[in-house]
Amino acid sequence: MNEVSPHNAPEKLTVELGDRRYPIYIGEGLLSQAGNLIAPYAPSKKVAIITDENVWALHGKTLEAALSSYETHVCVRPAGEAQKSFEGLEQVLESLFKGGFDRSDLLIAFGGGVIGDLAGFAASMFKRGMPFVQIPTTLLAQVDSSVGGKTAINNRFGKNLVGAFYQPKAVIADTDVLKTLPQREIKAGYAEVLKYGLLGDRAFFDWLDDEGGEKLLALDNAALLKAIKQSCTTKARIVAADEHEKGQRALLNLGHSFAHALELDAGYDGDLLHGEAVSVGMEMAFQYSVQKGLCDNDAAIRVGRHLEKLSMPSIASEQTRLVDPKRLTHYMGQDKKNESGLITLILVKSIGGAFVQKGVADKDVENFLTSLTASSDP
Ligand SMILES: NC(=O)c1ccc[n+]([C@@H]2O[C@H](COP(=O)([O-])OP(=O)(O)OC[C@H]3O[C@@H](n4cnc5c(N)ncnc54)[C@H](O)[C@@H]3O)[C@@H](O)[C@H]2O)c1
Ligand SMILES: O=C(O)C(=O)C[C@@H](O)[C@H](O)[C@H](O)COP(=O)(O)O
Ligand SMILES: [Zn+2]
Repeated sequence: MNEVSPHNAPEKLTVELGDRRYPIYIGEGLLSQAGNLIAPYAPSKKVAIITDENVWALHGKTLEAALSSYETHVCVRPAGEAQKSFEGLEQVLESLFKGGFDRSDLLIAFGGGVIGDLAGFAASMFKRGMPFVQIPTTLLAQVDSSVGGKTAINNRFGKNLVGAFYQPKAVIADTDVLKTLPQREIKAGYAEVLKYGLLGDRAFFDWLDDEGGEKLLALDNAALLKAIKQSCTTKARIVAADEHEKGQRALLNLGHSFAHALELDAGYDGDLLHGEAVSVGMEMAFQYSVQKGLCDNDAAIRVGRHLEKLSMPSIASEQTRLVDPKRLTHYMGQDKKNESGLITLILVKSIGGAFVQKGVADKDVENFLTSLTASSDP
């Protein structure tokens, strides 16, 4: 049995959800301690690991060794957003039936946000629900998707439109596994880190803009730990206060109404990653707020400069995706936050000052998107 060694003791945060409260463990070398960390949630000692081909090839052996005292069944899916589909879901459920699982067994989602959302959704519906643990392996998943219990697949109407709120029993974030991430994926994850600064934490943004952003993109250990802890602390607080997004949880959607429309438009084939779309979407939220007189232009300029300095996707770099404002606006009409046929947007008063704006007319959004296109220049 692997012991949790004292010099390697993980940081522990808690998502305070009463009798469904759960820990988030963050630290180096945690994958090899997974056997001990999941033990309270796997009394039957039978575990289903849902993962993707890249993660399994790079880190599967470490997890298998850590779980040597368990009976493990592995379901390896192709990598990529296309797995968040009815077909991907059916394949995961099939693997659970074939493995003879029941509700006393544990499912482990071992991968990025795609695997977390897909496997979490499968766990929520398998025999009406089996327990699951998140072992996130991307920066995006460690700072955001593994926490909070949003699980979903996409369909032709849009992102995450079929899903459930279903909380994991624990989250185990091993920062060592991030060392194998391609730079493009690190940047995609960085967008969600930046989101926490922009939505409610000016000091965190200042740190990111000053030195934290560059250090994170270089996977500096101390910066990584700080950013994951800070992001998860904010997310855990918001989720504990508003698990089902009746109010303040919607702030975690900053930039996402625009982002999800861009993703649907691009197709879920890897052309535009979720985090890349969020990067552009957050800049749009700032610019929209400026156009409506809600936010000072200096704030939007500062956000734009930050994205440019780190070579992050931006309105300027993604101009070719903005050529059809009417279609993008139509896609935004399906967003889950909308009410009574009107769009809900997360807007900003300042850096760190996001708020929920309901009742936005389609035409306002379309006019705004039109104003961003190169063809609207005088
Ligand atoms: N549920 C939520 O709250 C929430 C929050 C944010 C995003 N999301 C969802 O998360 C998804 C995006 O997640 P993602 O960015 O992690 O993408 P992903 O899961 O597709 O992973 C990105 C890529 O990195 C590879 N990979 C994963 N871990 C690796 C590692 N350690 N080393 C090398 N390669 C590795 C994967 O195989 C994949 O090719 C989107 O579907 C988005 O909608 C959900
Ligand atoms: O956890 C949340 O709440 C979020 O909004 C986090 C987002 O980063 C994430 O992309 C989420 O999946 C989007 O939620 P959705 O409800 O707009 O599908
Ligand atoms: Zn997101």
